[in-house]
Parts: sequence; structure tokens; C-alpha cells
Amino acid sequence: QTEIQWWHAMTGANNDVVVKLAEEFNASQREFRVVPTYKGSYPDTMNAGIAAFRANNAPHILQVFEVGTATMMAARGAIKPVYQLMAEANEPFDPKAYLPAVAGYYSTSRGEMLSFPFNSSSSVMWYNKDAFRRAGLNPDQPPKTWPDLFEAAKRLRAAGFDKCGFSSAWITWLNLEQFSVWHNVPLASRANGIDGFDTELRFNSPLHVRHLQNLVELQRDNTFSYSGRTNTGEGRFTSGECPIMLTSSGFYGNVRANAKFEWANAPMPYYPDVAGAPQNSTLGGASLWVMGGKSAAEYRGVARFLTFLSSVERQAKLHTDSGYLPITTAAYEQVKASGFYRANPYLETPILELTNKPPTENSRGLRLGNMVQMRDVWAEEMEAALNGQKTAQAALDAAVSRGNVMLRQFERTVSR
Ligand SMILES: O=P(O)(O)OC[C@H](O)CO
Repeated sequence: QTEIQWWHAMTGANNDVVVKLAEEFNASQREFRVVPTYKGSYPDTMNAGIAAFRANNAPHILQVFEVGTATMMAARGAIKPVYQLMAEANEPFDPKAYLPAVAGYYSTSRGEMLSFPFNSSSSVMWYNKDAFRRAGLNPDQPPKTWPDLFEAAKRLRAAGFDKCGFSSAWITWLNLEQFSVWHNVPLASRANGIDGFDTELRFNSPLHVRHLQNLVELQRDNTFSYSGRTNTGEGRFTSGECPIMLTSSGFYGNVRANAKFEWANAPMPYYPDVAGAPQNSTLGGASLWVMGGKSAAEYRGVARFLTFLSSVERQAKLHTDSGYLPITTAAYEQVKASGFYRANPYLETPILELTNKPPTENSRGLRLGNMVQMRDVWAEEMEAALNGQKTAQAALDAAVSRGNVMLRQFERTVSR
């Protein structure tokens, strides 16, 4: 049997999904064996994959979150483009089968899909309906705007959620990246880097500063409570500590398994005085990158596995089990036709956000080199504001200028 190593970053209910998919594939044929291995958070998994490639012992398949896309795309020798892999192995593969937002994210400007969409998400607002009742808030009318959310969070705090009125996982994803896209303001020039690596960061605008300043002020009495740079703080929602948590739609599996209260989700909030908001959201989650330098037999196995993952039934199930998106049009249509969303409307929230309006230059997506490292710098600066060490303006100015230096470093690396 030829072994196919699959490194991933999924925990809890989503780890179960990954393990089950590998088991099903292994049971469906005898030639190949897919071995999934959890390698830590998204940044850790990506770093482990890159380090292993340098040491000549990369896995065959590496799950990389959306922020690693530009880096992986530029790492030409290190990866085997998926469109090429599938063509060489004579496996059917049609980029047009995917939802346009999904295909666009992982394709070159020539329409070549370089990685395989697996778990695409968008960010939503999860909320605890029981907590809303306790605070005298209508559980069927979640806040739509940031000012409404702040008011609701104050009421929740006063009703006993004194450690956390609301919180956000992935601080930069929700409060800089999706925030910019949702408000149709640039995170960076050149369509957020999609039109070229010669892009400059733009998120120190008055709107961005106002939002961070609001978080800083609300944090003084725990109306807002910081939950870190990745998704490790999400458990504060399921434990009941934070009654509102902004994070991925892919949190669904863990919410369903662990929350002991009635819950729902709703679209991300927006500032109502921003013309055109809400715009549309952009893609989160991850895709599968096939690593370079493997044998023809191994690549045949990888291609077979990707075909296995492409079945409409399997994609529909991945969506309804995990809250990640139905990434193909066929899977979405199948789930819609089954009436599933009538009973589970919260699984459609991220799709409605993504397709809320036709995308603009500011909302097609993001493609920034060195973004994994940049996110740490952005978060560090936001933390400095939240800790009272810097003003919101100074923090975002520093995040932008430090980030621009990293963008120029990346540009020099790719043009070499
Ligand atoms: O929790 P996920 O898998 O939807 O990922 C969230 C963000 O996209 C990470 O950058």
C-alpha cells in the first residue's frame, strides 16, 4: 500500500470529520492509505509543512488556512498545482463546479486552481439564546450593527456575564480583515493584493481606528473580552462564559457537540453610517495543498483521494456536519433542496454573507504575502492598544508600517 500523509489543523468535531473521511477512503480501495495527522493550529501546521519540505520530508497533503495562500502560491517548487496533478492522473476536475468565491480564492488569474478547496468558511456571530433571555434581550432578534451589539453586550454583562459580554476569535480576521471587506473599505491597495504583490496596507483609516478604539473602551469593564489571535478562545462560548462570539461558521460542529444552551448565529455586525455596508464577506477556512517532489504513484493516490472528496454527497455532509461551506454549487443546491436550511438556518448564514452583494475591489478576497507573520504583528499592535500601551491610531499606524515592510520583503523574494 502506498501511504499518503495528510497534515491538518482540525480539532474536536472537525478532527472527527477528517479522521472519518480518511477511514472511508481507506476502506473504499486497497492501493492507498491516507494517514491524517494533527499538527497544531493553522500557523503551526503551515510552518511544520514548510520546515518538513526543507528537510525533504514533507507530507503529501498539507492543509493551509486562507492567509497562507499567497505564500503557497509563490512557493512554486514546493507545491504541485492541483489542476496539474489531476490532469496528469486523469482524474476529473472542474474548477467551474465550485462556488465562484471559492474557486477564485485558490486560482491564478488564468483560472488554474492551485490548491484543493476543502473547508471554506466565513465568519459569523454566534450567540447564546438563553443568555439573551436572561438579559431581557429578544433571542430571535440578534443585534445587526456594532452599536447594537455593544448595547446587547452591556446588558449581558449586567445580567451576570461579568467576565465577557462579547468576544471574537481570530482578532485580526474578524476585526481587520473581514471587517474591511464587510464595510467595503480596503484592507490593502491593489484589491487587497489580488491584483499584485505591489500592495500597501490601508487599515489605519478613521473607520478602523474607531472600531479598535471601541473595543479598547469596552474592554475596561469586560463588555468586550479579548480571546487571542487564533481560535483557541472559542471554548469560552460553548462553556457559557461569553454569550456572543464572533468566529468561523466552522465552529458549528463544536457548538453542536458542546453547548448546553440554546444557540444560533447571525451575520457579522456593521457600522450603519458606512455607506454600502454590509457589503459581502470573504472566505476563511483552509484548502489542501499538494506538496512537490513526490513519486508518480503517490500523486496518483493523492488525486484519487481528491476525487473521493469531490463527491456531492460527501461535500454536502462535510457542510452539514461541520458548518464549513458547501463548496460546490451542486452540494449547495442539494442541501437547499433537502429543506435542511429551514430547520438549520444558521448553516446558510455564511453563504448569504458571501453572496450578499457582488464583490468589489475591496471585497473579492485577500492575497498578501508573508501574511501569517504579518497577522502576528497586526495582533501584537492591537494587543498593545487593548493593553493601554498605545492609542488605537498609533497601534494601527504601526501595524500598517511594519506590515508594509514585510510586504516589500515578500515582493523582493518572489521577483528574484
Ligand atoms: O476556523 P476556520 O477554519 O474557518 O478558519 C478561520 C480563519 O479563516 C483563519 O484564518
